[in-house]
Amino acid sequence: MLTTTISRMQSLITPRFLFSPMSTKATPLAFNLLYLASKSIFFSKTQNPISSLPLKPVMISVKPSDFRIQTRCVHSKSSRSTSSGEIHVIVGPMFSGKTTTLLRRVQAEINDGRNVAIIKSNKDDRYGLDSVVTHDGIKLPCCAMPNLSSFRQKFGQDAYDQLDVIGIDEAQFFEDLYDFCHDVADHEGKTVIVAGLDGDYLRRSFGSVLDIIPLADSVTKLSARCEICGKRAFFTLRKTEETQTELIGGADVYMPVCRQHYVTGQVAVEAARMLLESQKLQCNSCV
Ligand SMILES: Nc1ncnc2c1ncn2[C@@H]1O[C@H](COP(=O)(O)OP(=O)(O)O)[C@@H](O)[C@H]1O
Ligand SMILES: Cc1cn([C@H]2C[C@H](O)[C@@H](COP(=O)(O)O)O2)c(=O)[nH]c1=O
Ligand SMILES: [Zn+2]
Repeated sequence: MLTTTISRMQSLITPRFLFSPMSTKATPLAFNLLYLASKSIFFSKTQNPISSLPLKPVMISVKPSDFRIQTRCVHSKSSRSTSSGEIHVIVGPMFSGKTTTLLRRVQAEINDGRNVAIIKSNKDDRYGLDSVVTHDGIKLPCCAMPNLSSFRQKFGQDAYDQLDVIGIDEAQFFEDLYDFCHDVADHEGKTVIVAGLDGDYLRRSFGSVLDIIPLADSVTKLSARCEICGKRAFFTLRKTEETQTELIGGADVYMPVCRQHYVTGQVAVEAARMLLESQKLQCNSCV
C-alpha cells in the first residue's frame, strides 16, 4: 500500500429575497436591492439554484414601505426580530461535502422564507469570486470578502439589516470569524451557518474555525472517502512540496484520506520533499 502511495505522491510532486409586489417606481433603496438582486447576492424563494444552473438574477422592484411591510408580514417567516440568533458549524476535510451541506441548508432557509446571503473568502478564486461552487459544480451566488467585518458596509446597511441568515464558506480564511459570529448571532439575532476546514494539511487547527465551537448551537463533522482505500476520510493530505499553511487548490494538490493513509501518505510526501530538496542543493552546487 505504501508503494501505491509513494507512486501516487511522486507522480503529483513534479512539479431576499423579497416577497414583494411589483411596484412601478424605484427608490434609492429599491435601486440598492435591485443592484444586489442583479448581482445575485440575495436569493429568492422562487429560485432553485441547486437544481437549475446557471442562476438567473431575480428582478425585484420595491418601495421602502413595501419592503418593510413584506419583511414583517405573514408571507415572510423572517424570525430575526422575534428570536435570538444561531450559529451552526460544518467542518471536515476537503471533499467531505461542507459546501454542498452549506448550500443545502441555505436553500432550506430560502424555502422557509428567510433572507439569506453567502460570504466566501476572496482568497479562494478557483471558481471566480461571485459564486460558491462545490467540487461537483453546484453553485450559489456569493459575496467574496477579504474579511467579515467589512461585509456590512459592502452589502449596504439597509440590505444587511434585512438579512436573517448569513452563510460563510471557507471560514478558515477569515481571521475575524469569532467576533463576526459572536456579534451577528448574539446581538443581531441572525443565523450564521459556517462551513470550513477544522484542520490544515498537517492536521493543525486551521484559522479560527475551532474557536467558534463554544459559541455554536450545532457542529457537524463530515467525512469524505479515502482516495486510496475508500474508507471514511477525516483528513486532507497535501500532495505537493509546498509547506505554507494557506495554499489554494483542489484535487490537483489535495486528497482526502483515512488515518492509516494520512500517516503513510505523509511519510511518502516528506520523503519526496526531502529528495527534491537534496536535488535542488546538488543543482545549486553544480552551478
Ligand atoms: N477526490 C475528489 N476529487 C474531486 N471531487 C471529489 C473528490 N472526492 C469527492 N469529491 C466530490 O466532492 C463532493 C463534495 O464537494 P464539496 O461540497 O465542495 O466538498 P467540500 O466543501 O467539503 O470540499 C462530493 O460529493 C464528491 O462528489
Ligand atoms: C488542507 C488545506 C487546504 N487549503 C485550501 C485548499 C482549498 O482552496 C481550501 C479548502 O477548500 P474546500 O472547500 O474545503 O475543498 O483550503 C489550504 O490553504 N491549506 C490546507 O492545509
Ligand atoms: Zn485509506
